Amino acid sequence: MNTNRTLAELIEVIPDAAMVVNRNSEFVLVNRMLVDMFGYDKKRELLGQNLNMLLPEAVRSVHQNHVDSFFEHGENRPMGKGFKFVGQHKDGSNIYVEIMLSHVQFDDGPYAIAFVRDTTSLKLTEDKIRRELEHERALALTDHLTGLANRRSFVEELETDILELREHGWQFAVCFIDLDDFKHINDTQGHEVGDKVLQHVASVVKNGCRGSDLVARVGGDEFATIHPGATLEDALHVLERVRERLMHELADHNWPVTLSMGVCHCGDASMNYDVASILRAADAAMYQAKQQGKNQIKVAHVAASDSE
Ligand SMILES: Nc1nc2c(ncn2[C@@H]2O[C@H](COP(=O)(O)OP(=O)(O)OP(=O)(O)O)[C@@H](O)[C@H]2O)c(=O)[nH]1
Repeated sequence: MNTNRTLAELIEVIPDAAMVVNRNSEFVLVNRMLVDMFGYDKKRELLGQNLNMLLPEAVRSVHQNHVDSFFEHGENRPMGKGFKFVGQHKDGSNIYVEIMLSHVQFDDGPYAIAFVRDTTSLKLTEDKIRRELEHERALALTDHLTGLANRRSFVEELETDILELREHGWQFAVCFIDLDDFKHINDTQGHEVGDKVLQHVASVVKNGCRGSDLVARVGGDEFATIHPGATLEDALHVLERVRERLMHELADHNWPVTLSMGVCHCGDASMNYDVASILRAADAAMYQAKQQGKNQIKVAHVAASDSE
């Protein structure tokens, strides 16, 4: 029996693209489906050539190492447990493939036979679904009016910061911000102007904070910030600057709105901080700022009864 010929006939009738290569990665046999899959016309364009021609430039130099190690001690890779690979079509585009690999022994030595499945459309569909999920998640965590993080995102970040303080002693400060007399803007200048004020406040608070700080809109005219790594003084310095800047800018726009802020600092890793106790403390401080005349910052301490 002429084994090569029998194999050549066999790989023409199977439903996958297939190739047989020698130790030097040269094509010894290829079927029609493989030729078509990679955009070639004739089998002879591939036969005798190095299989690198079906790979993107970037991986060519290392591919012979994979072939060598397969010939040395590689195990067969059956259907469903194959390698995922990026191939290169003749037109230069990428083809995502799964490759099932097997050793095959001919009279003149060992060869490898590979069955190749085009998984490009599956990969593109998976990528699209992943992008859509990421987009959905980003939307679910974003405040639509201002583009800031929303309350849910703020709470998630706060939970992370509480954990980091507990595990690594990484301090942070939290601030609650409520606009003063904002209702008056809506009532006298209209809701659309009110929206503009909220957007302006959002951008000034965001620009006034450090890049690593989180700025969120957590309610109608309520914002909140988290300042990871900050001392109380650091946070107060940033927030005082934001308060002053906004007071002047909003007045310049004829928007008589100011900010009341409540800040609390979490820096004791032995304290049993939780989201609720921190929010309560910051909210209480903000309330105190309102009661004592608005347009100011008050500091609160998280209740001692929350400590372990
Ligand atoms: N334009 C606009 N207004 C909003 C939005 N969400 C909430 N509001 C309004 O924000 C106002 C918030 O109410 P308050 O906090 O009681 O009003 P305030 O005048 O700031 O009162 P103080 O906080 O005591 O100074 C209400 O009039 C809401 O209708 C929004 O997305 N756009």
